[in-house]
Amino acid sequence: MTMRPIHVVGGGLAGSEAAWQIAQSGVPVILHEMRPTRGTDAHKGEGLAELVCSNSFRSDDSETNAVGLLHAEMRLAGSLIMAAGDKHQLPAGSALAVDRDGFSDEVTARLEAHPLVTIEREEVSGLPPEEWGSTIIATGPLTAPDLAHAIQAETGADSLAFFDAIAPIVHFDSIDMNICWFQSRYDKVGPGGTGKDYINCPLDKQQYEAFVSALIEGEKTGFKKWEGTPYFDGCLPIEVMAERGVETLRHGPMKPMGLTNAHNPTVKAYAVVQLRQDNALGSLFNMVGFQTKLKHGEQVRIFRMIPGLENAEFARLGGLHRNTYLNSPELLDGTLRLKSRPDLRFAGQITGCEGYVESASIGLLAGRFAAAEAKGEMLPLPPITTAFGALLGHITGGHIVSDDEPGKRSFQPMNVNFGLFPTVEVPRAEGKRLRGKEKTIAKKRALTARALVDCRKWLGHAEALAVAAE
Ligand SMILES: Cc1cc2nc3c(=O)[nH]c(=O)nc-3n(C[C@H](O)[C@H](O)[C@H](O)COP(=O)(O)OP(=O)(O)OC[C@H]3O[C@@H](n4cnc5c(N)ncnc54)[C@H](O)[C@@H]3O)c2cc1C
Repeated sequence: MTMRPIHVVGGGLAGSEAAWQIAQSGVPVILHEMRPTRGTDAHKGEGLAELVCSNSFRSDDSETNAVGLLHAEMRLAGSLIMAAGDKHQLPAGSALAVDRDGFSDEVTARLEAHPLVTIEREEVSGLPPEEWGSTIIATGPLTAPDLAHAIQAETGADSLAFFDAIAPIVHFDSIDMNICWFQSRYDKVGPGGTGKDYINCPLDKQQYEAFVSALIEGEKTGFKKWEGTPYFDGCLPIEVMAERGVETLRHGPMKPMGLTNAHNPTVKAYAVVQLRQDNALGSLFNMVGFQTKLKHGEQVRIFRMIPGLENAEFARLGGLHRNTYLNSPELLDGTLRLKSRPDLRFAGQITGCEGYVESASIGLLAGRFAAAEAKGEMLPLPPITTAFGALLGHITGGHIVSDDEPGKRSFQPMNVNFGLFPTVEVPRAEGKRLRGKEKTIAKKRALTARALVDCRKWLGHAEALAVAAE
């Protein structure tokens, strides 16, 4: 019996990986890539999986780094992107940097040579027709406008964003709760709240003024010419608000009203920074209203001036970019299918992950889910304890939608990071509890060891199904 092909739209990091996983599982695939017929503002060539900016896949340390762990899981799952990256690796210390041309040529050649892969160089300018059957859309942050508008028409105007406005996210266990306290403004409970939903960091007048000066003086990144300047009311970068006058932030995201310092109730804070829970696990908190174009190093330096955040570890730093991405937790089911049209799956950065490796990994999962479905199999979700499962969980459900910023604005793209994983017992050393840096490293090692065991089990399950189907 000949199998119907699965269609993949977009031959970037995610689409190339998805096509490879589908073909490797024995299902034919048609990959539609619009380049060279039509380009994007960032892609320069016609090769598949083109790296549009840096040539780094970031850390390759699978023991103490979350993206390194994702590399390891992808290698276990037979990733094309990782195989081509490893083959074209350049010296870069503990990072995996690649020769971008060799890498893209390798991905293109291996897909072109695969007997189950057909590559069509054409723009898909509307929503893929239902006659195509199972289709994966992996058209990335610069999805061509006609398709983007068709997706928007299907999902609703607020469901597809064209810019991200990202506020930094902090690991809860790095916040000093001897200085900060939990309280919602005016103790308002609100729907689903407790009256203690925010972490508050108090600043006195001197600290506030020094902080505002640092924001104004801090080094910023510019917008690319083709991005425009996407500022809109209610979403100004924190440093742009600071430039409007020293009092602006005190009347905006840093207003101290309705809050009483639990550690010092008789002293009113001059200004307050609020952080709100970002994931269901309660391990990550985002800095409310702190979207920013400050350079990453500057963000760490300046935001650690905030009392209680002196030792803050950031799961994600802030930014504003041109980026097409869905409100995935609302729109997609657990296996990345559009709830309103389950024949369509999404993969890559358009789902709300961030980065080359993360995008490729979501392509890998979408490809495996689609191939299993085509063969009449049920592929279980990767465990939340794995990097695959943690990232998928963020996209399809882990994020908490807040009432004051509902919908797409509260769901923002994310790199893989340890805050997305369920907590793990930190092993003792010679019967003693570890502290400080030693404890942090031991915890990371325990998380990654657990992840790799669970990932192997999950892949074993996937392989067992494939054998049973033969
Ligand atoms: C300017 C810029 C710089 C970046 N720098 C970095 C960085 O340094 N490091 C990092 O990790 N991440 C970076 N990113 C994020 C990076 O783009 C993504 O992480 C990654 O490339 C996304 O993978 P993807 O497969 O989702 O999309 P892409 O890799 O962009 O692939 C999408 C593909 O779909 C094609 N396509 C689009 N619309 C259509 C259509 N209608 N029909 C057919 N084909 C279509 C495109 O031509 C493209 O080949 C950057 C993003 C941008 C925009």
